[in-house]
Formats: sequence, C-alpha cells, structure tokens
Amino acid sequence: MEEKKKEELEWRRKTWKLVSKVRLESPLIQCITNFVSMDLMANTLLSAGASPAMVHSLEEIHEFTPRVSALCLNVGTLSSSSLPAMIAAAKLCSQLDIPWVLDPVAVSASSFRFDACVQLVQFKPTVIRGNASEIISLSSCSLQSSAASMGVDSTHGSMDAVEAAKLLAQTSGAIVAVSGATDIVTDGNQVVGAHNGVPLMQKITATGCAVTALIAAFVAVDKSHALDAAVSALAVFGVAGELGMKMAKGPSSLRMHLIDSLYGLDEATLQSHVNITSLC
Ligand SMILES: Nc1ncnc2c1ncn2[C@@H]1O[C@H](COP(=O)(O)OP(=O)(O)O)[C@@H](O)[C@H]1O
Ligand SMILES: Cc1ncsc1CCOP(=O)(O)O
Ligand SMILES: [Mg+2]
Repeated sequence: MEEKKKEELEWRRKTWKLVSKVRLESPLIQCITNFVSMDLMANTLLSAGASPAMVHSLEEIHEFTPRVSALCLNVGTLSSSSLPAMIAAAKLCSQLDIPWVLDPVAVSASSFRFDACVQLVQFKPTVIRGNASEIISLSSCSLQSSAASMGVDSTHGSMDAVEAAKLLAQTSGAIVAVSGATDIVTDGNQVVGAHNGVPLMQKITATGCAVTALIAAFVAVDKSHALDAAVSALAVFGVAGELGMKMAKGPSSLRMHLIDSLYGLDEATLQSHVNITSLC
C-alpha cells in the first residue's frame, strides 16, 4: 500500500480512537474563558462527551483545578480579575502535569492582553491554538508585528503562519495549532494539515474558542500524543461543520447543526470525511 494511503488510514484510526475515548472517559475540562464563547465551548465539550466546568474565580482554583483532566485558558474578555485566576490555574497544571491549552484571542489588541499571553506561555501550555494573525503576533514577541489585526478575526490565512507557528512551538515547547481553511499543527519540526471544515464556520462567533476547548478534551485523554490529539480535534470539529453545512441555512443554523453533528458522529461518517496530511 502506498505511503500516502497508509498515512490517511492511520489518521482515520487515530481520530476515531480519540472520539471514542472522550465519549468513554468524559474528561473534566475546566475553562477560564470569555463571556462570548462560554456557551458554545461548554456545549461543544458536552456534545463530544466531555464534561465542561467554567470555574473562574481565584478563590476556587487551588481546590478545583487539581481535579481536572485538562484546563482551557482563553483571553477573549480578559480582565484584571480573570488573569490572576488563569495564572494560578496554569501554574498548578504545570506543577501537576495536567495538560492545558491556551487560546490567545486578539492577542495584539492591547499590551495588557499581549503581556498576559506572554506571561501565561511561561507556564508551558501543552497546546496553543489561535488564528493566523494571533499566532504570527504571539510568535513575533512584539506587539508591533505586522499581524496586529483589528480584533478577534484573522487578517491572514493559516498558510501565512506556518513559520511563525514553528518558531512559537520551538520557543514555547508547546504544540502550536493555526486554524483556517487548512488547520496547521506543528511541534516546531513536523507540520500536519487538517483540511476539514467550511468557510461559514468563521461567521459563527466562538468557533475558534470552541475548537480550542475540544483540543483540551482530546489532549486530556491522550496527553503523551498532544500533536495527534490537536490535529484530530480540529479535523473532527471541521467534519461536524461539513455535516452541519448540509442542513444549515446560514450561520445560526450551522451553529445548531454543527453541535448536533458532533454529538451524533459515527465511525463510518467520520472516516469518510477526515482529511489529514503531512505538510512538511
Ligand atoms: N476558510 C475556512 N474553511 C474551512 N474551515 C474554516 C475556515 N476558516 C476557519 N475554519 C474553521 O473554523 C473554526 C474557527 O477557525 P478561525 O475562524 O480561524 O478561529 P477564530 O474564531 O479563533 O478566529 C476552525 O475549526 C477552523 O478550522
Ligand atoms: C467577539 C469576541 N470578543 C471577545 S472574545 C470574542 C469571541 C471570539 O471567538 P473566536 O475567537 O472563536 O472567534
Ligand atoms: Mg479566536
């Protein structure tokens, strides 16, 4: 069997195995996240079989965070009260070897947010997932980078961010995922592309946040293979978007059908849609 076909079959196997593991183990995923995406993140996790907990306050971190399977930090509506809780949670996960993922939403929007992301990266996230502009900004380590976008939406395509993602992975030690038409995932050396999803997903607010939460659930059940887990989560979320698109009339109904498709995903359907390739 030719190499490409073997790789394709291997990714199908890995991805379904992780979907099954999340459904079986129902990992507890703590999300300290933004007010916009809280609902979609929680429902994405629940539909995938995980157990979301949007536990935010600093006073609860020392008791709750040690009990979670993974942590998801998202700076979308960062504030002087949420940041200390994020730092405390990230520090605990780093000390207790609990996987955690970072979503640097609109990292270039302000120096407060940029500095917060740089500080959080010091606590060794397992995965960093952002759109292309966010990853280019964070990788450049300077707020004045060319990627300073106007807000949460990317002004770059994912393929523009491959080198920036590799550099960020090398300097941070994290797996770095760049979402877009092709989702790019790298450990700083290997680069894998997940080619699933539909453009209309960009018109639903919080789909990026939601897929970062799904990455946390997949990493929770296979933390020693974080790159594969991140690729699989991105592919699964993209397949749910493709299936939902067949029934949707616009972004609002796609949001609904995407969640339903994620909940009802079966092995045969997933395997006939998953499209993952090595990029370099
Ligand atoms: N052009 C596209 N084609 C297919 N899927 C896309 C496209 N753009 C984004 N997506 C998907 O939509 C989701 C959100 O990605 P994105 O919009 O890049 O993140 P963010 O919302 O953080 O900016 C991801 O699952 C991504 O794979
Ligand atoms: C609009 C907005 N503003 C602050 S967070 C947020 C949601 C961003 O979600 P995503 O990064 O998934 O588009
Ligand atoms: Mg985002």
